[in-house]
Amino acid sequence: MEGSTMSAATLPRSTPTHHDGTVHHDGTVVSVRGLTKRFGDFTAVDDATFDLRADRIYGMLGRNGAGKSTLMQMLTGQMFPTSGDVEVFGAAPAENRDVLANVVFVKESQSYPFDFSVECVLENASRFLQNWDADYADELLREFELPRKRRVKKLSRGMTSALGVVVGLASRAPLTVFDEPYLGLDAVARQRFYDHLLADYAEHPRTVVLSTHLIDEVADLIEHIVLLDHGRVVIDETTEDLRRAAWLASGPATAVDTLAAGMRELRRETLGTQARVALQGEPSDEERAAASRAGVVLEPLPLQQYVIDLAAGTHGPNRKESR
Ligand SMILES: Nc1ncnc2c1ncn2[C@@H]1O[C@H](COP(=O)(O)OP(=O)(O)OP(=O)(O)O)[C@@H](O)[C@H]1O
Repeated sequence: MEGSTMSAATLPRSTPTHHDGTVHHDGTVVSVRGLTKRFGDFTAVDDATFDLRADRIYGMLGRNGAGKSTLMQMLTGQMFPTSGDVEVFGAAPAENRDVLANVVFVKESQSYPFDFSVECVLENASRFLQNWDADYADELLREFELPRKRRVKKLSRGMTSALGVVVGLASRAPLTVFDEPYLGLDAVARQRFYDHLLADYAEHPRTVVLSTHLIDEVADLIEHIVLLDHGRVVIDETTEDLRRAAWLASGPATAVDTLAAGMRELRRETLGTQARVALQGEPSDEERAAASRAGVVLEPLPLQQYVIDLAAGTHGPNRKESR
């Protein structure tokens, strides 16, 4: 499975999941309306409104301090909003056992009771999470080379991250939220996590939210992006649409300028008569053809760069409005 080229976009889509027991929904798993969280006079999440649909992998992206963790804590019932509404499977998640039995939230700084062994952590999780798969948890322990009997306090940082990943995956929770739990993992273990996530998601579709700074690393995994900037939702779009929304144009500056005239310029580098410009917007076929004849090379802006340029553009000097 390692090195798999499968991506979320190619996976089969199930119909909205109807789980046994209490959780039923019409395809909208999370509904957030005007959600706001203030700490004193500081607004960490500012009037957020969006939906998360069943059986999709979402990327929750944003710079440090953008409000991702705060938002995810409200989604998973760990924090009360100051104002606005959040519904998970049609109900407020906080202190709602039925909802929370179908939600797993794994974070980077996850702390487990120090005296618990690895297997004790898994046993505990299995008691709270309705769809827990013990066989899959065992398989994942072997895969991530986690010693069952070792106490949590004796685990390395990477092993602690791996334990979070095992809990998150084996829970098969209809709403699975990972708040950068894989930061402690090395590149090989991260790839293992991505591969497992995709393979298991194909067999057991669920709604997954991944928060990460490693955007290009997960770009093929995530189907939809919610981008936060200073607590506000600035992008809520499918990855496919986003890929068509931003371009890097390189070539003779005058020809690049002609193409850029109708688009929003995010960033510019010039060298003599040559320019390389990051642009937001969708050029028409005629504009593309004319640019190409004039020697302009047009390529999609990598997602990570787009997000960086957008965040800089929201607050930086180089802002130009357009279509
Ligand atoms: N309990 C709190 N009291 C006061 N301020 C807080 C509290 N929790 C979060 N904040 C502030 O809210 C803002 C958003 O924090 P949050 O942890 O949600 O950001 P983030 O996007 O997850 O950041 P990172 O990627 O660095 O983890 C930050 O400015 C943070 O300092």
